Amino acid sequence: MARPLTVIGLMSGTSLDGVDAAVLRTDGVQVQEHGPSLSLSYEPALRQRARALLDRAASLSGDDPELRAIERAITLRHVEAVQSLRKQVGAVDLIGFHGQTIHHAPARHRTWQIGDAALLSHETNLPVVHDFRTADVEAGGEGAPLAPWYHAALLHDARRPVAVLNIGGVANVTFIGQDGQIVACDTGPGNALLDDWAFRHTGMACDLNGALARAGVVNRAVLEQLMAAPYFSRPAPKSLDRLTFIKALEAVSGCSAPDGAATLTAFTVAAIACTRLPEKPATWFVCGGGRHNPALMEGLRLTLEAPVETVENLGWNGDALEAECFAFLAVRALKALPLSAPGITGAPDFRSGGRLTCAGLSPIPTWIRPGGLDA
Ligand SMILES: Nc1ncnc2c1ncn2[C@@H]1O[C@H](COP(=O)(O)OP(=O)(O)OP(=O)(O)O)[C@@H](O)[C@H]1O
Ligand SMILES: CC(=O)N[C@H]1[C@@H]2OC[C@@H](O2)[C@@H](O)[C@@H]1O[C@H](C)C(=O)O
Repeated sequence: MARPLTVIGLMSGTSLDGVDAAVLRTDGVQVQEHGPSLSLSYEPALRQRARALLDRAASLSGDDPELRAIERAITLRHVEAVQSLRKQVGAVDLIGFHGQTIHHAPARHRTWQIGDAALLSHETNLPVVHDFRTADVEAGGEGAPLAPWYHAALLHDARRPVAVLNIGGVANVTFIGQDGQIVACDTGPGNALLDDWAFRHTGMACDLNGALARAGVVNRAVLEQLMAAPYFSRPAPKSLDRLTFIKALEAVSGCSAPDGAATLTAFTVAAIACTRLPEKPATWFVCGGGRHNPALMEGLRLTLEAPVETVENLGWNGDALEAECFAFLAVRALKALPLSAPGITGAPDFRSGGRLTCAGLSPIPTWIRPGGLDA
């Protein structure tokens, strides 16, 4: 077996709440060791600027000054996360840097994650693998979700069929059948619409502990209207932009703040429940920030007709999983192992992806050269 690397994975998710960072020791096939993790939030003002940027992202040029300023601020927060983890673990070989998705349109072969990999490499003196999704969408894939590679590596001895459900800004599922078949897709909204609604009505960044939703009543007519979107009858693979269902906020605009929150929470749950899977999972294991929302978890338990647990019951850390995932995928990218597969992202064949930046390194270490990792 090739030497495992100590990698810091970094994820800035669609909730725009901050950077999740985690250390993983891995050879890109198996996980040798889980290290420490942390989350660094963005200042509310930066979060709001990033949120406003998403509304313009489809027509934005790469040299837009506001985009560049946000990209730099976000990257420097990632630098802080890396330096803080390094104090805890010592030597690190590599960074897997997802960046912040500001636009995702796989039908137009476009996906855009901002983040200055060269600056990150320069500030940390570490090699950085980034831009994980472009090769896949250019080949005709969905570009997301990529987490199934990591979930499958961790789930090797779990009871099947099993589902891992990530409820971030957008929600996505990885299903593994009894025969090992993987089905994965974005299910629909996660917390993003609810975050926007809560911010509009309470000034809070999210519906903390589901308090607003729990005080409200689901508007069934609106929910039915939302669930009529063609996305929900499409089979996997399929993926979403954070803004795909943004019109849901207009649909609930006539509701009181609690009823709107209850309806948006029910929308996330209904979208998950209607996802077409080949078999009913024996258990749904939930990760991502949504598992901290009791209204969401309660809705899932009532609707899914199967046990719903958090990934902590598998011994995983549900707040660090995506960051760990991009540490894992960074090593896969470096070894030219697949990040795309027809059954996962819908790419026409198995192919690798990601790009390597060594802007901060001179000389470049020998292990990073082609074939060096397996030597
Ligand atoms: N106690 C809580 N009550 C309600 N919601 C919560 C709570 N804690 C976290 N959340 C929700 O979780 C979100 C953050 O989740 P997470 O960190 O998984 O998102 P992300 O990494 O941005 O998402 P993605 O998977 O889309 O990349 C917050 O924006 C909030 O909506
Ligand atoms: C384009 C993009 O950034 N997609 C994210 C987002 O956040 C959740 C969901 O939508 C998922 O598809 C993906 O992230 C995870 C890590 C993935 O690729 O598996």
